[in-house]
Amino acid sequence: MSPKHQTCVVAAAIVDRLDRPARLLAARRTAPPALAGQWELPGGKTEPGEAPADALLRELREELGVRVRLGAQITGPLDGHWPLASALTLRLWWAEIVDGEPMPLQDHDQIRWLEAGRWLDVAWIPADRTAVSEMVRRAGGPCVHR
Ligand SMILES: Nc1nc2c([nH]c(=O)n2[C@H]2C[C@H](O)[C@@H](COP(=O)(O)OP(=O)(O)OP(=O)(O)O)O2)c(=O)[nH]1
Repeated sequence: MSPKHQTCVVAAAIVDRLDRPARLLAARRTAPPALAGQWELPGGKTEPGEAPADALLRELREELGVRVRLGAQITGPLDGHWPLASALTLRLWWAEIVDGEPMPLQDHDQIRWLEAGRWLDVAWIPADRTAVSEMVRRAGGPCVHR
């Protein structure tokens, strides 16, 4: 692996509409045991030489069977990234599905659309709960758009 390559975790806040998000897609992990049963924003790790946005499009195709359009990045406190429990960090983008119906094909056993005002209603992985709380706060309160 080139010394320049750094694995990064990329994930998407998939919403019904980028211009007026109301519903947010959460996915329940099946592995590893420490994270199984907890909910996350779908995504995965970049591969060597792969651009982060390309990795995210690939992961969403593989895991959920959808093609998405990426919106703005949702910046976190570490140079724009969000801290994870591991040594890795997470980069997060808004996204909207442009093709396909999301299904838990790989790595997840359930997906759920969270309605406006209920984005914190699942047992998120702690790092994701922090990010989703901040998304709600930036959107101006618990309701987002109804
Ligand atoms: N995909 C994703 N991973 C997250 C989130 N929050 C969080 O802590 N993680 C952690 C869980 C995993 O330890 C790591 C991502 O690994 P992954 O298992 O999804 O990656 P991957 O699909 O590329 O699979 P692999 O190469 O590890 O087999 O980051 C999140 O919102 N989305």
